[in-house]
Amino acid sequence: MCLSLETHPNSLTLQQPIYSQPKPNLNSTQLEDYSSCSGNNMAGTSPHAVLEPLSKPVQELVINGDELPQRYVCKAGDGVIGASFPLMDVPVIDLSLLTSSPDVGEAELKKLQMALSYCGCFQAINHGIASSFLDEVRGVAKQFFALPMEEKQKYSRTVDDIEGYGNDTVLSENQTLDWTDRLYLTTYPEDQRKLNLWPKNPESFREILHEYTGKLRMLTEHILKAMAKSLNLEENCFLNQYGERPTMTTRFNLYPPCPRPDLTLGVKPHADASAITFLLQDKEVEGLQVLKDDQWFRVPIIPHALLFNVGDQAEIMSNGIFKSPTHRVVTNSERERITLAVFGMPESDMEIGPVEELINEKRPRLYKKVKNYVENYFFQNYQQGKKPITAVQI
Ligand SMILES: O=C(O)CCC(=O)C(=O)O
Ligand SMILES: [Fe+2]
Repeated sequence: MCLSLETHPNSLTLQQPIYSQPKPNLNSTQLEDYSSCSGNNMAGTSPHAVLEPLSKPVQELVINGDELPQRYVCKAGDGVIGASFPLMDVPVIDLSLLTSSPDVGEAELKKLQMALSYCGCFQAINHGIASSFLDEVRGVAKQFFALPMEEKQKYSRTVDDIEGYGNDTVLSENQTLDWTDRLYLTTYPEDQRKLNLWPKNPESFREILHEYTGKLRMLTEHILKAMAKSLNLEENCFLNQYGERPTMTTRFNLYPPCPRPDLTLGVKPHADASAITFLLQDKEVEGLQVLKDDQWFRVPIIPHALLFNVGDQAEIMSNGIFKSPTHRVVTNSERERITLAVFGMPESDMEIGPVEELINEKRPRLYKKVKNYVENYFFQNYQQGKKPITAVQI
């Protein structure tokens, strides 16, 4: 949307959103209830035609020692919250093997295919990004969030945009907010970068983000080809749907210690709107959980691995063979957690859909062809409390 607001976001008069609150869908197991999720905790989305107030950074609530505001208390439909769920045996894939000798390569491709069909994610090792560089990436994220609030607020998002520093987009009075502060930036195509929102402090921030996401672009190509090969498809069949100017967005997530981790979520249950997501987890503090067969599992930390997950758009392209996992983030009362999620997806004008070779009598077409999934399907359905991908199911 094209509202231009010169005023500092925090000085705007709060306006009531124009959305009516979606009715909670309390049937089923309630674990995948997206009804209180409305916010911007979804990959690559931009709420348009919405003017919404901004809420205080969570970090500020912590510094002021405020009691947990009601807006952060999850509703019954969000399922049991806690950190005592079993660990998931997330498959570990050695990316260097995917293109190695036929035998080894075949075995690793099979593992990849099983991982993405079973839980929709894997821990990527031997990805070619030096551990010391990953530490630098974590370092700039930590330094940014440690800056004084006035400095961070130079990069604040405006009420009409999800890019920049801030937290949940507030869309309705009853919305449960996520216990997280974020810095969300478009990184590709390069000419769509809003450099005014890219921190100058720490000094190396911009260069490191540019370099890191450049490396992930190369990995994207490598993995999308392997995903195709793992299904015996021509290696470019997913890449061809990406177009010339694919989008890559980056979200730095800070989860400050939370006074009531039993009542609050860092990010409520969602699946990513992207095609693929790379998550650089905190090296020491766990928090991510994945839903599998109606049960939450903790995702283990492998310090120098990248956690890769399928997003809705790759589930669509693979005709539902690869699963876009529902996941959430829990908080803890002791330590802050910082992660970096990078979302990759096709150019928004490209029509995407299930690869024809994956449609047959045994496996009929599951999804429609769609353009700009994020803007046309994901956001509005998420807001209405629906699981977005079901809107493009046939
Ligand atoms: O911080 C995490 O562990 C996951 C964040 C996430 O799911 C997201 O940003 O979409
Ligand atoms: Fe996510």
